[in-house]
Amino acid sequence: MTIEIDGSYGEGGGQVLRTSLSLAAITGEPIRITGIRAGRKKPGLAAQHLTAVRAAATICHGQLQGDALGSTMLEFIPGGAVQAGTYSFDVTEAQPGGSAGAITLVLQTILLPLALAQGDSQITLLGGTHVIFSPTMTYIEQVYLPMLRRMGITAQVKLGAWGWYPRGGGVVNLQVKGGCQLTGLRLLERGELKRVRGLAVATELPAHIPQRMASRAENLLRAAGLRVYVQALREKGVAPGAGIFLTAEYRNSLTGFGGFGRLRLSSEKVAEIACEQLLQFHQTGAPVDEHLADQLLLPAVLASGESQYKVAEVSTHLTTNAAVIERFGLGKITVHQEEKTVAIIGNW
Ligand SMILES: Nc1ncnc2c1ncn2[C@@H]1O[C@H](COP(=O)(O)OP(=O)(O)OP(=O)(O)O)[C@@H](O)[C@H]1O
Repeated sequence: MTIEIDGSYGEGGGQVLRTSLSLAAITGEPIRITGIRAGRKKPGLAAQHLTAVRAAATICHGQLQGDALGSTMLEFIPGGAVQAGTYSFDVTEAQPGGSAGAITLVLQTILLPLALAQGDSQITLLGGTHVIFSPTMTYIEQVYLPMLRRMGITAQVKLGAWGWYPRGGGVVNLQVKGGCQLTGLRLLERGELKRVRGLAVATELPAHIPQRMASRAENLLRAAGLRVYVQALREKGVAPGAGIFLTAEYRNSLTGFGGFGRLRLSSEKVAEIACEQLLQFHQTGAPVDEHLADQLLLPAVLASGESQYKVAEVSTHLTTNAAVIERFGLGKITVHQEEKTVAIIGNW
């Protein structure tokens, strides 16, 4: 029986779609989503979403209806078990002329289906690698994948080229080990901060930009008593772009924040934006940042054993994702708003 998903629910953003795609591919259940991204200024499928749709269908030989840019309705009938293999997905195929659609979000859509499939996979992803309002590839590499490794997922990413808004042009190679056995995660205490490591990067821009971002971030974080080292990097790229990406390593957990360069924003200000977010998180004492909080739900519900974690903030992304996952009847997710904890018991 087709599972009906209301894309306008809660956040009403792309995540409702991506979570539904992953779970349909994993369970083999057909889905029908209406009101896709109804909560956004420009509703319907954008390049990143359409690429995720096609990627999910490709790995399980699924059938699609409504897979077009701007579409607010999608039907997806998985064609059988997910097939490990060699794949390539490019957001510019969804949007001719180029797009900085976040390939990290395409990656998150297919990662679990491929990790649970039999056999290993190699995937090339082309598009935006460091795009605001989505996990950056640095976050995927230094935060998301290491946290998932603790739950039994083995995957690596290699950044081949940086892809910024608006041109994209980034390249990432992803390797996923199949046949994983997922185990639950218990993360209520983060432990002391070991260090903050950062990457200040610019493509096709002068070397003083990453250097200024790096030294501003180091000064600010050291003044706050944190142990920090930021590497300044100048890289080649298809277009100019700059940003700083900070990863905080606590004894029991990881988190990451970024700042993006843009015209008329000083390098120092970009660094300050990233540092402010990190210091704000540091003060909460929580082990799991607001973003990882919603991203951990999917592996947790598919794991054997209970998961429980404490989050810095209960976002609507978290509660929306919990509701979407529960539509598939895969387990029970309880979000305690006051204690800021999440408990997940899967039955898959
Ligand atoms: N700075 C960040 N670091 C890590 N993850 C992030 C960050 N910003 C956003 N995310 C994650 O990116 C995802 C964004 O989901 P969202 O539903 O907003 O969809 P979208 O497809 O990006 O686009 P739209 O919001 O336009 O529909 C969420 O999982 C969120 O936690």
